[in-house]
Amino acid sequence: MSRIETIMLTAPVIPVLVIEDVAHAVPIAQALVAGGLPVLEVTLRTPAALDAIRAMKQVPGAIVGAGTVLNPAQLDAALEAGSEFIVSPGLTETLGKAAIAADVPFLPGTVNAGDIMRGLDLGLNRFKFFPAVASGGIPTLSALASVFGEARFCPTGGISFASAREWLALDAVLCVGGSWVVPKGAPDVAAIETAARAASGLRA
Ligand SMILES: O=C(O)C(=O)C[C@H](O)[C@H](O)COP(=O)(O)O
Repeated sequence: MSRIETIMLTAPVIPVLVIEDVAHAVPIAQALVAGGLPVLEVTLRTPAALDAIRAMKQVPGAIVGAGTVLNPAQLDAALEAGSEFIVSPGLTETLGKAAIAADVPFLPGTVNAGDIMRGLDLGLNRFKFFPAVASGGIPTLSALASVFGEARFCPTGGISFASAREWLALDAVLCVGGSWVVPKGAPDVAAIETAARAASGLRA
């Protein structure tokens, strides 16, 4: 099993995190790990993101990756901060080659057959499907999966606790991503742990 597949199968949900204040990083990571969601995607969309990755890596059990990685410069910054995996919203050949050269588990975004074919050409077959709901949802992913039998996906974008189970029931889906587990703002750690515990039971 590839390292990215191992990460995708660690928990049914990868929480997509937008950390505004690095002081929130450790309490959020601790609450998610305690609730059974140890795989954490910290989006590089805030100035605090790289320091948040560094801080969260100190939390026992946390597997911390960077999301919204758009280019090799951001890849380098994410790796320098200690990211254990990399997620991108789309797949460029430039970023794909850089991630492969860095030998880091990589989950690039795809949304259509051309994206997936570009990934397969690079030797990749584990993908994010983004934006999942806006791109046609389960019917679209099912149609793509029927053509690309070796590809497996982490649908992300528009997925909720209520809809996650339906996605996870697809053979081509190893996990889903979503921001619902951790609302923006100052963390309510008890609520995050409760939401994580519910999400961690979704694959059953
Ligand atoms: O930044 C990225 O790379 C993304 O993944 C975009 C969104 O943050 C996720 O798609 C989460 O979407 P929601 O769960 O619908 O909020």
